[in-house]
Amino acid sequence: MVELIPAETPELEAERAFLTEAHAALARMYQDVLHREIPVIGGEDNDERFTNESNALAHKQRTQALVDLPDVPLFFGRLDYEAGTIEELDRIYIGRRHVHDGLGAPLVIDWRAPVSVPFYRATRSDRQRVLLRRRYGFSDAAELTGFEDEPLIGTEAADVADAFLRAEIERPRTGPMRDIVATIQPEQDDLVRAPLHPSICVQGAPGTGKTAVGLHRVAYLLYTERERLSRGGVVIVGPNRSFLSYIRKVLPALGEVDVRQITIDELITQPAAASDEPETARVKGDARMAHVLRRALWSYVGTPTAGILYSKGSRRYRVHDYEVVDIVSALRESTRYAPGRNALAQRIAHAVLVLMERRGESPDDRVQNAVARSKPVKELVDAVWPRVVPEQVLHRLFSDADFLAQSADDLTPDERAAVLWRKPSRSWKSATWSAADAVLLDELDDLIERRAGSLGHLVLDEAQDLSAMQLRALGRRCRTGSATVLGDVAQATTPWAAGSWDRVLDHLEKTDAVVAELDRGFRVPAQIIDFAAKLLPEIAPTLGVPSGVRTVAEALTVVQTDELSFLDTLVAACRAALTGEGSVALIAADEQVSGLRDALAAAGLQPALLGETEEEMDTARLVCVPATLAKGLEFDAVVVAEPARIVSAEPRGLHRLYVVLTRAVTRLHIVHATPLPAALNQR
Ligand SMILES: Nc1ncnc2c1ncn2[C@@H]1O[C@H](COP(=O)(O)OP(=O)(O)OP(=O)(O)O)[C@@H](O)[C@H]1O
Repeated sequence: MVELIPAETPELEAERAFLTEAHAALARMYQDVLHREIPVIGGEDNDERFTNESNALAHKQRTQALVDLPDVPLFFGRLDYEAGTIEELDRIYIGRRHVHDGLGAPLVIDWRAPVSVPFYRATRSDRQRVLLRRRYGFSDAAELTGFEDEPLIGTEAADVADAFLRAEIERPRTGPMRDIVATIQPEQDDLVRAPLHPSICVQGAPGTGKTAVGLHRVAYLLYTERERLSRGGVVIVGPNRSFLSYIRKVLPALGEVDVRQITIDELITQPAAASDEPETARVKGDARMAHVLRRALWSYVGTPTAGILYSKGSRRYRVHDYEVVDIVSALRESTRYAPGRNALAQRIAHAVLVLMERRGESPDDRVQNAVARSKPVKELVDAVWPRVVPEQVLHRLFSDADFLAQSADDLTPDERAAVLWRKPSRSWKSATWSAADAVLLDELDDLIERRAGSLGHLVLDEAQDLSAMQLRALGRRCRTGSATVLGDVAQATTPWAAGSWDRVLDHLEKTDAVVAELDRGFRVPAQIIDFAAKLLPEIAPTLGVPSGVRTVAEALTVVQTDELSFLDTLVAACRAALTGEGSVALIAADEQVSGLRDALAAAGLQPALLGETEEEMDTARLVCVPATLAKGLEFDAVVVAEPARIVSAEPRGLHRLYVVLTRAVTRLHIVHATPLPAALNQR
């Protein structure tokens, strides 16, 4: 731990007094906003109602953002600048939000403001006019307990930054993820403060801070681009509810209370009723399905074999079949499906109008609309270009082998067999859809009618797991917005994973994205990273080996036991882990985990099972985690049961094991009766 200036020096007292003053000022700001009248404009038309609602919402958000959270310190650092660097301020306190004294003078400056940047960037060789950097220590109840100074001039070099970072990482975990705003590292800061456009994509080994970077970047972008982003909004997409629950408090602690955090299934689909075999889901998620769907949909458009005869009074106007053929083929090239139907009716009507004009009539637009809506035109359009809904097309594709074969010539026969339903429902109306189907329906929906993609910014965490079709669906939702794509290809556990960042960005239609790499592992001690990295030659041979920034004494223990004493050894490992501070997880193959939870409970350990409710990680000290839910989470100590069973449970089991082995902040204890996977035995 860093040795902070001990309590009760006059200087610490002065800092405490300043903190009290800042709290009082924030309380005044809150009261001011709370009691500020919200302007209401009279009238009940849509515009007026919309303006009133927006004003009320903005007021609510502003008030919420000023709530003084009891466990979040108001500032965490201080910069002493050379005199005259910033107008009338030689010293600034840096915190999670701006606090002023009511008369215009800042007391605490938001970490996102440009003047705060040197807190993260200034070094002795590039001081940026900073004389001294001060970092504060707080108790869990946000009481100021001490501070540490880092002078940037003079001969006395104090390398306190690393010690401070280490102390922050090793502060025992209780409850959900916390922010890292006091210790963001320069390579992370680069990404956090990268402009809104172009998109960025971060490949990073476990525990390099990708999730933290993504969340802080959202807070930063909302600070610098609030107006632009307020229109389309910001969405964070995470792999599952447990993960989202784990990260849910970071943005509110940074003063941002209005960001949607959601799983991909919630964003794109309704809850899925059916499930797919891994191979079926892989094929359904493959990029080639986009082509299959396009062909299937457009095969509904037929070749006209007859023209129309339009009658008005005693007159007849004939549009020949070959003219309709030309119109249809021109439209096929240039529109989406649904507007194409309307355009076909209008173009045929236009051809009738031309005939009318040739006969000396002078029809106007109303006549054209009437012709487009007339019975012969409607009948022809319905026959040649029928109305379809996504479910109808997909139902036919998965239940009619000939139709599938016609549409899917670039899938292999085995792949086609994998997606064909064995027992199709009678009609598309009674079909039950899987999560992968829902993504295909989404694509079809967009092929039929362009869907607006208005999101301002999209953060995709664990993006290595998304299928091509999911990425396309996400990309559509932020066609003009930008994205922060975060992930680690070595942690790709889904059979449908897109494979490389180039491909991910291509499917997302963000090929302009800047790809960056984070390789300093903050979470996992070096000994554990080195052990887990033995899997890399098999699971991600092109990736470099990450480096851990810390070593921790006795970080890794591997115990082999026999079947008989397996449970006792496991219970003993959990019991030992619980003697340390902070959170403890037992991670095991999904099928094994609830049995192990019962064994731990029988031994009196009071474990919770992750996934039963959303808040196990907030309250229980010992959580049993199914291997498939471990992604993105971390615990002070982790006990892993039977790695070989985790590997054999799924096609990409080695990738899953890599995820599981990299969850511990201080200690990893492996207990196994079955031999370890061969790769882990390599020297
Ligand atoms: N600059 C930092 N200061 C303090 N703690 C940090 C810093 N960077 C990362 N950490 C800590 O390291 C841990 C890992 O961070 P995070 O979960 O963001 O990593 P990740 O790259 O998303 O990992 P994974 O790929 O395993 O999901 C977190 O506890 C985070 O708070």
